[in-house]
Amino acid sequence: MSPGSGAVTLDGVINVENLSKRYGVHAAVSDVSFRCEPGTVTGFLGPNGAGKSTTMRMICGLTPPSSGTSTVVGVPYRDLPNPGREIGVLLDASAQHAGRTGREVLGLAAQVLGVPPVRVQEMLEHVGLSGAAARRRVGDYSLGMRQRLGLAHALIGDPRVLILDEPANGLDPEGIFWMRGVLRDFADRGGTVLLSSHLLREVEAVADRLVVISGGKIVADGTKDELLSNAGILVRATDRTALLRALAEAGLPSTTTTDGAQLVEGDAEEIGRAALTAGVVLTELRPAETAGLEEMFLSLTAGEHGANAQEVAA
Ligand SMILES: Nc1ncnc2c1ncn2[C@@H]1O[C@H](COP(=O)(O)OP(=O)(O)OP(=O)(O)O)[C@@H](O)[C@H]1O
Repeated sequence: MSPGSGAVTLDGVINVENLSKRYGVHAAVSDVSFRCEPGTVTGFLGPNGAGKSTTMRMICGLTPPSSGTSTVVGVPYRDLPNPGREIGVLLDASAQHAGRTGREVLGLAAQVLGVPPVRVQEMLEHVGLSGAAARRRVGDYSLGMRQRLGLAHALIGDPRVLILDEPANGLDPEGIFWMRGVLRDFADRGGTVLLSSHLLREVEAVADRLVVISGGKIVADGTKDELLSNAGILVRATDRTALLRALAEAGLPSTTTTDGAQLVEGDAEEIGRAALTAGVVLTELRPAETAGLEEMFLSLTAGEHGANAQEVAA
């Protein structure tokens, strides 16, 4: 039974162990390990070229790894007799046959997977493509409509696990909000979701757990709360120069955020005392939260992908 059937199962784990992929001398993915549990949404975050798609393609048996293993629902993807009934995959929304209508694409998938034809109309309605949209050729769809169709295609087999590569690409803000709701609901009914994005804001509202990849390597992995607890304290003062001096004198390391606040390693009381001692007037003193996550991603994904890393937090 799957989330779509209303019952909760606990065996929909995605397990990735030491996956690596080399293209010639180029290491696209290096020693990547993580685990996704039923009932959770895992956001797989990283700038363009970080290795997200390659990792997901390896999990789905489309790219052979140079080393390492991955299993979904306990077995390698390629060993599943009818994978679409266990795992819904959306890796490339443009991969659907451009000459077929949305309804035909789903009709064919229903036949291949052996699910009742009634699922086609259900899925079209679920993703907002019923009516005239279902009769249009996929070649005439916008990218957002293709993503919706791709999600319907991933869901039609009533799977326990969803693996989605950049599913929000091409969706408008309302579409992104809608997709979050679909994924949250899927996970809340016991499903496992792994979705990638290069934009923190796209996934942070829906993900329970974040796995951050940069330059082919995992640079952070934890729940949002775990990652936030390392995110520091955000501080502003009327006199920034005096604040910097006070922090330095108190031995509290800090960095300047993109909007001019100081992100400080230390607790709020220590920082408040340092400011009081130096006679600095604070205008803000709070856990960094989202701002801290953004700064953390920027610093974690900087370096060889520095230019692209800016996009992660955009
Ligand atoms: N078939 C291939 N042959 C050679 N290099 C490849 C191949 N596929 C991917 N790469 C390289 O591997 C690295 C990781 O690419 P990948 O597509 O996995 O990144 P990504 O995080 O999904 O980024 P994007 O969001 O831009 O797709 C990149 O440097 C890319 O150029």
